Amino acid sequence: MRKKLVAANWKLNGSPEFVDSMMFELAKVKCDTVDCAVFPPFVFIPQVKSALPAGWQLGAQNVSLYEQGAFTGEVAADMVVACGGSLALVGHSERRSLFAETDAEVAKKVAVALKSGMDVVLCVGESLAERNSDETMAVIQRQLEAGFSLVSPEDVSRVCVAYEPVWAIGTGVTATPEQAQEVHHNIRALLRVLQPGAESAVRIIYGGSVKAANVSDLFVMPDIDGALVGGASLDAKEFSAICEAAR
Ligand SMILES: O=C[C@H](O)COP(=O)(O)O
Repeated sequence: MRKKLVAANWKLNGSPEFVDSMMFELAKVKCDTVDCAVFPPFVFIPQVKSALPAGWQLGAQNVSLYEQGAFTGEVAADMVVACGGSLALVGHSERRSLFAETDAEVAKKVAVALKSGMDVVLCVGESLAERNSDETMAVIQRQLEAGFSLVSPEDVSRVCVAYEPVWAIGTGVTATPEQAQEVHHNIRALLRVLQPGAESAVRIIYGGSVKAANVSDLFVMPDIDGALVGGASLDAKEFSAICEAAR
């Protein structure tokens, strides 16, 4: 049985005061039968680390594909680890679409994050136009093959896949549990081809307008192993309720 993972992606939100109050609230959430994680903006990683409740994991929303050197504005995976991070979010659709991140760059980021000792949450998902033209699984297959292309067989289970249909992110329109389950099931079949055994070892979490009100219906689906939560993770009560639903 795969343990569920519920992760908060704060995106470009937060302040020192927000971190303080969120850590106070999240300390009330029990991370025992569920893994809980938070992805703050880079600059808040040390502050979050210093107040992180027991059992919580801390991650970065992105890492550089470079490890060191003259790359102004970049943050290396090793630096995140040195500040207490243990998870890297890679290939989020906002990175792919707004910052033109390519599949090849995503592949390098996955590799460099794993090399640094972090586990990875690899995001995949189709746009509305791609879904409407029946390209959902072709897009996801391309993203998955690229994302795992530099991962050695023994590291495959250190990667969690986040299925995030682009049309459901921040729109209030979540995929139905059946739509999400169908794609998660198909992702498992693709993982089996990539590496036999990966289909049962790799967690596949769902992201896209997840809220306390809709998450229980998603979590009962057999191939949904958790949630990557954006907007609702900025509300401590809402996010705590999502974690509780996963338990
Ligand atoms: O990383 C989180 C996802 O992009 C989902 O964001 P959302 O919950 O605001 O739709």
